Amino acid sequence: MRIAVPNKGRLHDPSMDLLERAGLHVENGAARKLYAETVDPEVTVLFVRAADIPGYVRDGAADMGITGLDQVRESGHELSELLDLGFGKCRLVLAAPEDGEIHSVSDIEGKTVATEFPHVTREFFAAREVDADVVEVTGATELTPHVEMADAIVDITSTGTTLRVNRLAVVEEVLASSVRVFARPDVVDDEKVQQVTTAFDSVLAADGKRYLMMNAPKSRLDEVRDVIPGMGGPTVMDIAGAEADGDDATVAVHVVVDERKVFETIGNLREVGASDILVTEIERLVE
Ligand SMILES: Nc1ncnc2c1ncn2[C@@H]1O[C@H](COP(=O)(O)OP(=O)(O)OP(=O)(O)O)[C@@H](O)[C@H]1O
Ligand SMILES: O=P(O)(O)OC[C@H]1O[C@H](OP(=O)(O)OP(=O)(O)O)[C@H](O)[C@@H]1O
Ligand SMILES: [Mg+2]
Repeated sequence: MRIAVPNKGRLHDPSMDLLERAGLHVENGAARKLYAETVDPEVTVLFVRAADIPGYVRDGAADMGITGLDQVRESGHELSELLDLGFGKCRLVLAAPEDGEIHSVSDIEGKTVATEFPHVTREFFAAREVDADVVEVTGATELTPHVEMADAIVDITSTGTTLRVNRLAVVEEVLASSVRVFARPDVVDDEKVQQVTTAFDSVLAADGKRYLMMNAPKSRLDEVRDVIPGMGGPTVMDIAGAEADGDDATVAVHVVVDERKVFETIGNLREVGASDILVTEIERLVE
């Protein structure tokens, strides 16, 4: 099974991090290498430009891919989305000079739009029944309205800084994007594809969660349960060697808690008699 991963740019590091956390350690993935083996002899990683990944998957050079939804849509290929990884969040927007005459999509009629995303852009205007002249550029799109190459652009924005410094304003959002894991429809049910998807999913599920372990008086277990937020009930275990019943009986309680709730929960747990509270990170959570 081959999985195509961005070879450089902002999506490379978080993608490698995901593979690592999912237990798919990449071996000898030195810089400039085009492919690498992983600890799973059946899984190979291909390093490909973000924009080329959907094509590699469609053509069978790879079975799965990790790249932005913008790139998947731009490719026009019918691919199956397996997971939204939640990073690489950005918006593809129609933008025009702040002080110009373009304020709505219909103002684009008969005008020229420069973009690195001609396919998505043409589809957008076709759906809105606006006739625009779409010209493809390969970078510095934000410059084109200032050098009379275009009247407006369709480009990526996240913080908005690039648009602002180039005195461009958003007219309308074309697509909200984030990084997705996808596969060719005919391999979606393959065991290895499923296994890797589950491993990625377990990393997402563990994100922002902490594992709490503590000792608690058996007699106050209901109160302990009451102060533990979310994620189903805690696991309660008798402690070997400790008194199993009676007023002094102590049990071990384990529970998964949202990291934002940990501080408050620890305070509450101590009030209901919990002690020896241990907080640890969770690498993966297979549900
Ligand atoms: N400013 C941004 N904030 C968040 N995500 C972004 C941003 N710019 C791009 N992305 C996402 O990252 C993907 C890859 O963009 P990146 O800039 O890393 O590579 P690239 O410029 O397309 O690569 P190359 O240098 O190979 O042409 C985009 O398709 C998009 O999904
Ligand atoms: O809203 P902002 O936070 O300013 O981000 C938007 C910019 O980020 C991307 O460029 P990138 O930095 O990837 O440069 P590139 O043109 O080399 O791809 C994108 O093409 C925009 O120009
Ligand atoms: Mg870029």
